[in-house]
Amino acid sequence: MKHSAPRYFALIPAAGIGARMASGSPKQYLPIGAKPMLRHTLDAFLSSGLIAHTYVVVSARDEYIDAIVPPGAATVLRCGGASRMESVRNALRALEGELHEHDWVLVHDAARPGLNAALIDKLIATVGDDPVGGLLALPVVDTVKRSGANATSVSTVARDGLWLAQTPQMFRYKLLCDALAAATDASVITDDASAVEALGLSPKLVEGHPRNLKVTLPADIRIAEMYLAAP
Ligand SMILES: Nc1ccn([C@@H]2O[C@H](COP(=O)(O)OP(=O)(O)OP(=O)(O)O)[C@@H](O)[C@H]2O)c(=O)n1
Ligand SMILES: C[C@](O)(CO)[C@H](O)COP(=O)(O)O
Repeated sequence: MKHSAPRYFALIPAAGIGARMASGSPKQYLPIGAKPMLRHTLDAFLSSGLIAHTYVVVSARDEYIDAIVPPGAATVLRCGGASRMESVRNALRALEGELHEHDWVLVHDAARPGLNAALIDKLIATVGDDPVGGLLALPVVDTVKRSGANATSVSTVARDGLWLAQTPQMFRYKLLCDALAAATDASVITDDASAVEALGLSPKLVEGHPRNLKVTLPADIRIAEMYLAAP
């Protein structure tokens, strides 16, 4: 049976409040160099020749997004939820009928503006037609401690086989819908891959890059600026 060419769609959860950033506006709209953080993230997908279309999930009351997304560059879904998991799940439901079950969905944090077309293309090429999917991640290079009371180190966690998950995390539309539909606890399902793992499946780990850090704390802004200033 002739298989049609795979289609790849980006889904950017951008409905958070950035509490840990403690800034006056949601962190995804803070400037990183000359552009707002979310615009850097969006531009990464627009610069990849492999992405058919990009969707951005924001809260229903978002008052910033319309000034960020150029007309026609992406589709804004005003269905953000109380957690990242719910925002992604709401968006997937909103796309029912628009995406086919075998379409690939690359879910990527708005808060990771250092993504570039090379990393997107590497993830897509490495995952290929894997029956599950995959995600960018970084192998742990530091010694990992388990803390006890009063910020003391009570043990060292063996780091071999430990990776720090990044995004995009890419799965076929139906699998991702089914995984998130089965997910119950947003405090446990903090990324899309964990919902897929809960089905007993093992997504591919594809080495990402430190430039693809999640901008979470105030000090992360400068780091992101340094990566985004370099060609
Ligand atoms: N209800 C939520 C919470 C988070 N996100 C998005 O998920 C990504 C990763 O989440 P995180 O870095 O935790 O962002 P915030 O939740 O905004 O940060 P904080 O936890 O500090 O409030 C971000 O792009 C964020 O906008 C979302 O779409 N909907
Ligand atoms: C999805 C993620 O970026 C993978 O590391 C991470 O789980 C997001 O966590 P957050 O607490 O929503 O920032």
